[in-house]
Amino acid sequence: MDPAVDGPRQPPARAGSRLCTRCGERKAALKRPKTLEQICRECFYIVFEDEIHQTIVENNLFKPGDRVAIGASGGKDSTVLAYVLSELNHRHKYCLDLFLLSVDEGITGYRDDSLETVKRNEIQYGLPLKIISYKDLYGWTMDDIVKAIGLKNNCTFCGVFRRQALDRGAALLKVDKIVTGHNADDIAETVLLNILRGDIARLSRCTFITTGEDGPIPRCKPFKYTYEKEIVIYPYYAISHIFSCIYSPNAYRGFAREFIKDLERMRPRAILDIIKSGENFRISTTTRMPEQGTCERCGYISSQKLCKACVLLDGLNRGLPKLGVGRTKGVAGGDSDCEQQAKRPERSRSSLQGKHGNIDF
Ligand SMILES: Nc1ncnc2c1ncn2[C@@H]1O[C@H](COP(=O)(O)OP(=O)(O)OP(=O)(O)O)[C@@H](O)[C@H]1O
Repeated sequence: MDPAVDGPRQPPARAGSRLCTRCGERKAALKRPKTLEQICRECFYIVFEDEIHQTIVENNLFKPGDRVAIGASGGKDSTVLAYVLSELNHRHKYCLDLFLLSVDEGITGYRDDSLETVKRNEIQYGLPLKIISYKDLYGWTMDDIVKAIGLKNNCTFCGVFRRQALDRGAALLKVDKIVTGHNADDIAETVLLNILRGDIARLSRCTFITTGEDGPIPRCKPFKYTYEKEIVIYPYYAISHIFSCIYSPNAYRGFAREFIKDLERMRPRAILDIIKSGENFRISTTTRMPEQGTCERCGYISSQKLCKACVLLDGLNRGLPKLGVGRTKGVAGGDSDCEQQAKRPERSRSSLQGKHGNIDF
């Protein structure tokens, strides 16, 4: 990776002067967040990449010849994913055709900057890039939408539109799969949120490593078991700037995230435990689940006559932007508010802005 991108970052937590517990030869350079092992940098890279390779192999995420679009936001997760996946593809001969797929939501001062990172990655990693914009797809940028609806509910639009935009971009690229940079922390947060909301439909699928096999294009999460803290350490010398969306507020998801971070501090395994709990939930057979159909207007998957994106778009075009915002029972992608997207309020002021994110595939 190119060491000279974007500016300084915090160094990873230092280990003492002990030897690496893996190789027993080099000095330990860091304490691995997931296991608290004291290891050297070389062993950290090896174990980090090997675990992702194991996840890919054990879950049969790909087959030789697959065309795979990497959802590339320019943020740390998807940037590391693009790099690691292209490395593993060469090293282990997955025989994948990889592409970068970016959605330009039209957020001045955020996405325009992060897309510059993706454009650099296109060159650095030699992966073809496709950018698809809300403006072209829907006639609205997020800047326009925020002007119409304000900050409070804008994440609902962004999450619903992005999900569909990724599918549409993937269809243009004729790929077999989309991969995203959702990590173990994201998944644990989503398990908790779905419990807190009583959203059984989402709870039952939010821990799946591959989703949407009944939809247009399956999506998978190779970082399902990868800790965010390790994703941050991994490219220490390579990817330096973390982009934060200027529109996403400090909402409900942020509290789930803080809670998980507190648990992780006391017991690093907590993240994996929450994911495991989510995986082991069994939905009662008497619980009514939404039935999947297609939108009458655009043909996209929907459990209602019109998909959520069409309902939201209708509201915007009719000058009634609040139409369709809020929880609509059974509506596909019907997030009740910004929480599903607004993430990562940290304690420091600089990171109080959350980020986009919709893990509901
Ligand atoms: N604008 C976008 N274009 C393409 N893919 C996206 C976009 N936004 C998000 N994604 C995909 O969804 C994943 C989760 O997005 P989220 O907004 O939660 O950010 P994140 O967890 O901080 O990830 P990242 O650091 O990659 O932005 C990303 O890793 C990426 O794969």
